Amino acid sequence: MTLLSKTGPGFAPAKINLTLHVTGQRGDGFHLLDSIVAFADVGDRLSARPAPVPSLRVHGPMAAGVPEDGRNLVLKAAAAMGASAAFTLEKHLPAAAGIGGGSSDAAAALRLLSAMTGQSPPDHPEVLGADIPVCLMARAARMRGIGEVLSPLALPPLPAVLVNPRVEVPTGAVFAGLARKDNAPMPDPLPTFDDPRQAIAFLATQRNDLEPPARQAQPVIDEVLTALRALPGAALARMSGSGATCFALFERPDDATEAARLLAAAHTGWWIAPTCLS
Ligand SMILES: C[C@](O)(CO)[C@H](O)COP(=O)(O)OP(=O)(O)OC[C@H]1O[C@@H](n2ccc(N)nc2=O)[C@H](O)[C@@H]1O
Ligand SMILES: Nc1ncnc2c1ncn2[C@@H]1O[C@H](COP(=O)(O)OP(=O)(O)OP(=O)(O)O)[C@@H](O)[C@H]1O
Repeated sequence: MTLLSKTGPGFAPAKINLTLHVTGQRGDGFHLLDSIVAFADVGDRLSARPAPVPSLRVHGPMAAGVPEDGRNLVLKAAAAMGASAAFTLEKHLPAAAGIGGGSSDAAAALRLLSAMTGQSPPDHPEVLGADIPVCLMARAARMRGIGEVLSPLALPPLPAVLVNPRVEVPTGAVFAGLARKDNAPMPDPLPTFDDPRQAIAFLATQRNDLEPPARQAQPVIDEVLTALRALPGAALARMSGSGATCFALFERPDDATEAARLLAAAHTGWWIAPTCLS
């Protein structure tokens, strides 16, 4: 299990798609989305110090396989700002996991460089990655367009357990496996939620359209969803983003903590994090 406190511009929280409706496709192949996005209190930590040449060192429990060269979104973000720094990334989130690990790291790099240089972040961060605009905002939002159209959303804090079965799922391949690309959007405006129970009741009527193609590519996602749904107090279980990370929502934080403990004892190979989404 992993637990971090949520503070500072270098904190790169996990992004969770509580809903993810695919409503169309642009001429360039990118898909139009309608998604409720929330952020966890688990995440990576990025630090930066001024340096004449950009560099990156990656360490931490999920560092294995994460590139330290120009392929890393942190260095791509620095190049997009035309700024330089020596970065250190403490990696806690699994990669290619549907929780925007790389995107959240890139957003943290933009925030840190902005504070360091006084420059604003780029006007179109979605060019670097569709999840980067919402990760730059790092608070609950309704996300539309390909990820660049954002409206802040008031969500009650939602106790949750995140689970990744440690299989990587490439985002592009999951979009390519969609049977339909013109699915219904969410209602507009969205309802307001006074407490977790109301929010969960609404979310249960919505969808993640990427779940069927991701489950087909990685059947272990079915196993994760079944295990989450069997946990005491779990009110809703669903996949985030293009997978394979899934989440269960609870009405009480203590239930999420206990559920994570039970699950970690039964599935030692899975990445499991109790958290609160907001
Ligand atoms: C699935 C989500 O995580 C939901 O929040 C995002 O839409 C994906 O965001 P991301 O990982 O930052 O995605 P990008 O790195 O920009 O794109 C990876 C690939 O996913 C596909 N892609 C991504 C976003 C989008 N709106 N439509 C797409 O079709 C494209 O094939 C693209 O080549
Ligand atoms: N800072 C980074 N952390 C992890 N992976 C990175 C990073 N920068 C680049 N990558 C590369 O990006 C790939 C996708 O990782 P990432 O964690 O961004 O995906 P994801 O969680 O599925 O994102 P999303 O939820 O936006 O679809 C990895 O396989 C890795 O090679």
